[in-house]
Amino acid sequence: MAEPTKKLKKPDVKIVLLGDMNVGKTSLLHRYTERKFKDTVSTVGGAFFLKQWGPYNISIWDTAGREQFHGLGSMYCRSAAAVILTYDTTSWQSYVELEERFLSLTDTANADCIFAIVGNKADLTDSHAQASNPEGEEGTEPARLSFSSSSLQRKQVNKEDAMALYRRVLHYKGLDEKACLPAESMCFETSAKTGYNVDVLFETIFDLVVPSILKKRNEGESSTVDLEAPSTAKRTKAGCCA
Ligand SMILES: Nc1nc2c(ncn2[C@@H]2O[C@H](COP(=O)(O)OP(=O)(O)OP(=O)(O)O)[C@@H](O)[C@H]2O)c(=O)[nH]1
Ligand SMILES: [Mg+2]
Repeated sequence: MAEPTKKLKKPDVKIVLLGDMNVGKTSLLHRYTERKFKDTVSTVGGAFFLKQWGPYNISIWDTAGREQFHGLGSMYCRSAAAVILTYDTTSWQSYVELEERFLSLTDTANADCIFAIVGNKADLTDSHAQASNPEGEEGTEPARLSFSSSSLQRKQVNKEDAMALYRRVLHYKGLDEKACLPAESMCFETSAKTGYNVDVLFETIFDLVVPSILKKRNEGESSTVDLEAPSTAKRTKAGCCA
């Protein structure tokens, strides 16, 4: 006999990748979801990936960095629980653009939206990132990466710059730095090419948005219709008033 149809899973929460064209947003998402670095074409509009994280469904939105799609950005950010502001560590301009062009798009995000600042392409500037070999990767063992120090490029944006931007983002949002997640833990340098720090980035954010999901559920705003959701959800973090 046929099993009862399981209803479609609905995202519990939304995470958005923002940043200039060519910084590697799509590549980061590919690396995380497909464990690969593969050719990309510049994103048109936006696309999302649904990630199951424990009993929760998280949508990760990849947006287009190209100026012509700029108008769509605030739509993608609507009700976002986390925004990943991405720059290219070899491009100062991509860092500047985050504040000049992308930050205002986050006005439509949740009031308690979490921000991460991500400097991608660390493999181009950092020998450690070049040699990184994420677990379970096929075809990316260090021997095949065959980089030499001569392939390193000048790093244009340092972690300190990223941390300074993080503080300015909090200021822009009218948030008290002391009450927010610290800059050191919310600024990441990554390489979609080698996988360096990519899992850490996404999974840190997944853990951080769980309270936002639980809060939403407690407020009864929306509940998923996922028939598979186990009853052992991490409710301990919710501080719910059972
Ligand atoms: N060396 C290196 N190259 C990267 C890395 N990430 C992305 N790239 C390259 O950078 C280029 C742009 O990558 P995408 O992922 O398409 O960039 P994007 O931010 O999605 O760009 P838009 O969709 O136009 O906004 C591609 O040629 C990638 O192969 C990385 O970590 N290291
Ligand atoms: Mg893209």
